[in-house]
Amino acid sequence: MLNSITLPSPAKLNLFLHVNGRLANGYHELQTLFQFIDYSDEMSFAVRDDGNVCLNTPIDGVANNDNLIVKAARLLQQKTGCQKGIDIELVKRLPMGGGIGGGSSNAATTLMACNLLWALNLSIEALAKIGLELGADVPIFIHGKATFAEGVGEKFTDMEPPECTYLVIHPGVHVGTVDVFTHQDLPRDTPKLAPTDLDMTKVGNDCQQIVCDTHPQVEKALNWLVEYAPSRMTGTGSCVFAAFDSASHAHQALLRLPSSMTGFVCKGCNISPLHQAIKCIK
Ligand SMILES: C[C@](O)(CO)[C@H](O)COP(=O)(O)OP(=O)(O)OC[C@H]1O[C@@H](n2ccc(N)nc2=O)[C@H](O)[C@@H]1O
Ligand SMILES: Nc1ncnc2c1ncn2[C@@H]1O[C@H](COP(=O)(O)OP(=O)(O)OP(=O)(O)O)[C@@H](O)[C@H]1O
Repeated sequence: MLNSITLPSPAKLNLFLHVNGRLANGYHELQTLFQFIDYSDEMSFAVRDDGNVCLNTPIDGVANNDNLIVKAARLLQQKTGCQKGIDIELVKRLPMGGGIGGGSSNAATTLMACNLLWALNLSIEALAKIGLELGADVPIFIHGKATFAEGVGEKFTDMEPPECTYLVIHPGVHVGTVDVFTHQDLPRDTPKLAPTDLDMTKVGNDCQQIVCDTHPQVEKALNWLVEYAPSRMTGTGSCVFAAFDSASHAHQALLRLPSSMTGFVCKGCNISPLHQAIKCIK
């Protein structure tokens, strides 16, 4: 019986992001193409018999009770009546508030790990449904395949975009997702596409302009990156990315990055590194 496990908690990119409308509950209908990247937090889990959920590596500025990791484990206990607990250690590498989904990914990795260690045998679909209660981006990390997502981000049509080498830049600012979605100037009427009609040369990120207007550092990062390759923001920012023809060209560009920004080179993955790791265990 498996008692402990260490797993990656990868980031995602929104290769495009359209806002199609606003629902009565204030959430937005979106269309987006999600791809995972091989740049991850690392999470270790060990079963406890006393029922407690213990995150032993707190994140500065995030109370453990508000941490999506603790919330995910407790929600799973509540949904299943499971009496077991869990010790969790987190090595944080993903920039927070960067639009690469770190918190959502941590929640998804926690749900997947506890499902295994507590021998709950919930399906991916059941875990994704529980995950949606924690955030719109959690289901995709449980789904684990690059996908064209619709609805609030939970209806999936899987796709296989090229697994490019990306340079991802964090412009050094945090962008609040709520601030973007409540901004009066956010365009909310992009016509819906059929997934089969997706043409990557004709799509963009509907949140990008208002984030550039409110956070000039994001615009600066986009303008720096576009000297090398077409650049785009992921999610509601603040990270921006561009595809490079080789890892060495991406690393050469990274060496010239202005000191106000940080960045990393990674590769797109159409199967999440989390799912690749779990497959190796099973
Ligand atoms: C923009 C994306 O990153 C694209 O991948 C996600 O849709 C955001 O997902 P997330 O961070 O998991 O978002 P949540 O934690 O569920 O929601 C944060 C806030 O964003 C807004 N929100 C989020 C998702 C959505 N489809 N419509 C929204 O209007 C809501 O104001 C919500 O209160
Ligand atoms: N485990 C966690 N990791 C990171 N942030 C967390 C976590 N738990 C709660 N949070 C809160 O969530 C906020 C957003 O963090 P996150 O890194 O998920 O942003 P993001 O990449 O912009 O997310 P998204 O793309 O889903 O909007 C943080 O500022 C923090 O307050």
